[in-house]
Amino acid sequence: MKVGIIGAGSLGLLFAAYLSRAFETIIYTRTPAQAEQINQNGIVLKKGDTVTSTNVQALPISYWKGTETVTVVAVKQYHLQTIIENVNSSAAPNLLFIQNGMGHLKLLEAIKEKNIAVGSVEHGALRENAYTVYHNGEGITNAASYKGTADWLQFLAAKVPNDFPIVIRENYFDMLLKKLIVNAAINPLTAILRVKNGDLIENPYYLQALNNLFEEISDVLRLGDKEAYLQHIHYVCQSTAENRSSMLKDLEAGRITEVDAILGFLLDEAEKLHKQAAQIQALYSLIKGKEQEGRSEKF
Ligand SMILES: NC(=O)C1=CN([C@@H]2O[C@H](COP(=O)(O)OP(=O)(O)OC[C@H]3O[C@@H](n4cnc5c(N)ncnc54)[C@H](OP(=O)(O)O)[C@@H]3O)[C@@H](O)[C@H]2O)C=CC1
Ligand SMILES: CC(C)(CO)C(=O)C(=O)O
Repeated sequence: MKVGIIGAGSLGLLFAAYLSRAFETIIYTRTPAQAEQINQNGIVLKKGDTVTSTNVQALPISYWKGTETVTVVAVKQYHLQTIIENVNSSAAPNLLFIQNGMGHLKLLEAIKEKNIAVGSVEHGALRENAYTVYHNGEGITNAASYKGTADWLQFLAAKVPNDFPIVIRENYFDMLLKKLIVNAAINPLTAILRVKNGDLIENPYYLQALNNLFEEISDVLRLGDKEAYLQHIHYVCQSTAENRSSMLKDLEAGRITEVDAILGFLLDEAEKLHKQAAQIQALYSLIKGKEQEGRSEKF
C-alpha cells in the first residue's frame, strides 16, 4: 500500500517519518525547493535525545495525482481550498484529513465519490527546518470515517508502527468536537493574553475567564456532561502547561490562525440556533484584528 502526504509542515513531516516505516510513502511539498531538501537529507525526526533519518521521496504538489492508496492531507485548515479543488479530478480513492477545528467539514462536502476520513491528532510536532521535525508530544491519532467506506482506514490503522498508533473512532462528529472544545477554550485566550497553556489554570483571573468562556461554548454546543468537558480542558492546560498554543505561535510568527475553523465554526452554530455568543464573538474579532496587525507589521 502506498501513502501520499500533502503538506510537509510539522505534522506532514511527522506522519511521513513514521508511516514510511510501514508503507511506501511520498510527501508532497508546496515548494520545489523543500522537496529537493527532503530528497537530499531524508526526513530527520527528533524525539528526546534520539535523532533518526529516513529516506522519503518528496515531490512538489504539482506532481500529486492521487495515485497512492491513501492520501493524508496535512495542511492547515486555511490551505485546504486549493487542495480540495484538485481532489475531484484526481485518482485518489481514500483521503484522511487531519486538521484541527471543524470548519473544514463544510469544505469536504464538495468532494464527490471518494472515501473520506477525518482525524484528530494528539501528538505535538514542530518543524525545525525544511526536513527536520521535533516530536515534542507523544500521543495518538484518532480517526473516523466521514463518508464512503472505511476498510482502507482499518487497514492503515492495523499496519502503522506501534509507536505511532491510529485509533478508529465510531463517530467523527463527537471525536472532532472533543478537540474543538479544547482548542476553542485554550487557543484564543492564550493567544490574546500571550501566555502558556498552564497559566490559564494557575492565574485565578485567567481561570475565571476560561471557565466563563467554556460556559458559553457549552451553551452553543448544548453539551450534556459539561463538568467532564471542563475537567478535560483543565487537564489539557495542566498536561501541556509549558506549551504555547498553536494560535499564539501563529500570531507571534505573523501568520494567520485557524480561528475560522474553531471560533468561526462556533459562531455559525450560534447563529443557526439564534443564540448570543458575546465572548466567542469578541475573541474572534480580537484574533482577526491581531492577524491583521501581524500582516501589516510584515510589510
Ligand atoms: N503541529 C501539531 O503539533 C499539530 C497540528 N495539528 C493540526 O494539523 C494541521 C497541520 O498543522 P501543522 O503541520 O502544524 O501546520 P504547518 O503550518 O506546520 O504545515 C502546513 C504545511 O502545509 C503546506 N502547504 C500549504 N499549502 C500547500 C499546498 N497547496 N500543497 C502542499 N503543501 C501545502 C505548508 O507549506 P509551506 O511551509 O511551504 O507554506 C506547510 O508546510 C493543522 O490543522 C493543525 O491545527 C493538530 C494537532 C497537533
Ligand atoms: C492542545 C493544544 C491547546 C496544545 O497546545 C493544541 O492543540 C493547540 O495548541 O492547538
